[in-house]
Amino acid sequence: MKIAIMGAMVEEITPLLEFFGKYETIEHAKNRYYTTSYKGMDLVIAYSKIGKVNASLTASTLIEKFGAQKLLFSGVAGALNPSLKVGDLLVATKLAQHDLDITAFGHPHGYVPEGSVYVETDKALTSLAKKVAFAQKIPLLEGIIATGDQFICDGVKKEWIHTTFNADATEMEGASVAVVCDALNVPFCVLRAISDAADMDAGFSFDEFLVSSAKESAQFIIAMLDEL
Ligand SMILES: CCCCCCN(CO)Cc1c[nH]c2c(N)ncnc12
Repeated sequence: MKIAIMGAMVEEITPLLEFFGKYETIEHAKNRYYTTSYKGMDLVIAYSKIGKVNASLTASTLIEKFGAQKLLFSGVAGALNPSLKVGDLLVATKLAQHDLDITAFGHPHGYVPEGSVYVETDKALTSLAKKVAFAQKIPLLEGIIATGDQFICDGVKKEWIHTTFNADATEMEGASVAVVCDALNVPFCVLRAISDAADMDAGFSFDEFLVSSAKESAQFIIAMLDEL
């Protein structure tokens, strides 16, 4: 079984590379892909760089070039749901693109013809995440993620995304990974640890908690591998 583990920023996969210790590095399309094996599974690890376009390229490459049969995304996100605090873990049930907008033609936000507002994650992977959380007594929220090519750091935009998509968290890659995995028929999950509240203090909070929240998400992904 070949499993891809993807992040957007180097901080999101560094904890993984440190854990696995030894790996091959393959340069491709202005990026680096790290391959290793773990408990009989082949792993390919990469961070895409920030944003939906970078994430789409990396997710496609992980599947089409490296043959990933499942894709696990690990990273950090901004909280939209007021009950989510810094350090909390969220596993996505479905994801939407909050900045995809052809509402001028009467379509809902996040929708384009022949598409859908939401893409659902793999139910088996999501329930595995819940099982691991239960076993480790870690609170894990199942929720909706709204993805867009903006770092959200003001209350008005935060509330608009929260309300428009009923979203619990926001980030900049998940929904594009979802579209790619869905189109290529690869089961995927998106796990995010909260780094900020997507409000006026989000930049400072993100800077302070990126590393610790990224580590938390990565450690949880490793715990999932043990149960895969
Ligand atoms: C150099 C700074 C790069 C920020 C990248 C943020 N990632 C994008 O996936 C996650 C994220 C954490 N908090 C967020 C927020 N409030 N809005 C959007 N995205 C996020």
